[in-house]
Amino acid sequence: MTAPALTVRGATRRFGARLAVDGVDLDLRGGRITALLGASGCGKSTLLRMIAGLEPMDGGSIHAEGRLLADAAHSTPPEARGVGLVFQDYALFPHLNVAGNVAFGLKDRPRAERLRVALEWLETVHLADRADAWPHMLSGGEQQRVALVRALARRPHTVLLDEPFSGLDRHLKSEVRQTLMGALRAAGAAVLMVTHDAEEALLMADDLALMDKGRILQTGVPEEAYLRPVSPAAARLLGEAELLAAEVRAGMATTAFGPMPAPGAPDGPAWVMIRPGDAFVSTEGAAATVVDVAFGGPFIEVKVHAAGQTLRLRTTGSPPSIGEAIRVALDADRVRLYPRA
Ligand SMILES: Nc1ncnc2c1ncn2[C@@H]1O[C@H](COP(=O)(O)OP(=O)(O)OP(=O)(O)O)[C@@H](O)[C@H]1O
Repeated sequence: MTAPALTVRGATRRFGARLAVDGVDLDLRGGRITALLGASGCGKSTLLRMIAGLEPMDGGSIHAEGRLLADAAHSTPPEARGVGLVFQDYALFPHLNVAGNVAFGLKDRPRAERLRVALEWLETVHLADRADAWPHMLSGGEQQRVALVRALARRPHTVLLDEPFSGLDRHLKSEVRQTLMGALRAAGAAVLMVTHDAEEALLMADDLALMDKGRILQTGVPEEAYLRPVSPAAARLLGEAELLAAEVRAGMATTAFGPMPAPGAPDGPAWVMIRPGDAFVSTEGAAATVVDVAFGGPFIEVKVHAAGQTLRLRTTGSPPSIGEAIRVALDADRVRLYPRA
């Protein structure tokens, strides 16, 4: 793998007694999109702002391309970091037209060249024909695309995106996402995208960093993080996850919904983490009672009860009735086991 374009080591930021960012390590690589995923208030924006140079560091360091950008004693000004930042609200200059916005960061070049380069960048996001428009004449998705190429035109080694799609409706989101990803990959910069949307992170990212209470819980490719979360907290960040109490003995975990293999797990209390698709109705399964049924569009969500525990599972076809006795099995290849204190 290529050397990181930007490295964060031990990044720490305190607000009074509160540790908003608590010893974070992160590597960002050129041409790869890293999604920083975490719940509201976990410290994502503060970390992003530290990398951008908008927030001081209380501890740790940030290096890019072999040079120190910041530590507790030193801070390179934001404009000298080679880091581009795209805000949630696009923040286009209202007094400049679209081409002027993109050309803004190219001040060191002759005027004609600035315009030519701006048009080339606008082409990459299919907006060259709107070069003369004013920002207020554009849709949210178009403004977001202009904001991105304005950042990319300066050829940053790293681009930071703060919730880039949160202002867009669902239909626009996937369209803008495709265009933006194409432009980002073509630019070859390292990208860090902050989001609290698990689906967006899974769909867009080459690498994921899961953040909780100021710390990075796990980094890795999306599939690995989704299928093998390091903890229940990491599992929950990536989608619905239920915990069932279990007892492990001699490599078998016993749950209210039947036994499952637990090779190598120590004897004692454990949690079994189950995603909605990992439990299913099966004639071979454990006896359970249906306590709730909900229509979910492509699936039916069924809540079942057994030995004092409840579990949600998904099924298709005709829905069972409340009170009905059914049998439920767990997909042993997909469920995960964690120690229970
Ligand atoms: N300038 C500040 N002064 C005091 N506390 C702050 C400041 N900025 C952030 N915090 C606190 O630090 C913590 C982390 O905030 P941050 O904005 O980084 O979280 P976040 O994960 O980006 O949340 P969101 O997704 O809601 O934007 C929060 O508890 C927040 O209240």
